[in-house]
Amino acid sequence: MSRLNDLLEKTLSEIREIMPWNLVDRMAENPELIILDVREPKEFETLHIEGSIHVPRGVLESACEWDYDDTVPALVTGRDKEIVVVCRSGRRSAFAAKTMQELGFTNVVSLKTGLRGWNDYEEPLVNSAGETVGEEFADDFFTSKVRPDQLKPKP
Ligand SMILES: O=S(=O)([O-])[S-]
Repeated sequence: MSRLNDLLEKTLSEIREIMPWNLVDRMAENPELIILDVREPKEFETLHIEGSIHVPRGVLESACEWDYDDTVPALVTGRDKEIVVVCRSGRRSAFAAKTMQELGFTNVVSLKTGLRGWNDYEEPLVNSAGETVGEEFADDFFTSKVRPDQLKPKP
């Protein structure tokens, strides 16, 4: 049986990742670049990279095909476009990039360290009103809030 970390390790061996500073370069070099944010709606509303497309991980597969309520034309027609998938820390985006590869996307990568690393690298994030979000606010937002009952019980 695979656990999350096993699955993640296997997935990471099958996809490509880029670092936040590489994404800065790619944004400057490729105006066609698609940044795809696969976090949950509340997370995206709170902060995201300006200009990124939002498709929650849960509807990613149907967003990539015609004829669904979740269809995102830019994705369906973007199978050969450069796509950088982002999430909070780089796990969900890795799984999403792997799925997209299997769906025929030829140039998809995952942002290693996620938006958390992007913020640590002092790159800008905006909220759903388009206002810049403070670095400290973002830092706090990205901090894990695991409750005691979610921690692995001690033997
Ligand atoms: O978005 S995540 O990498 O924290 S699961």
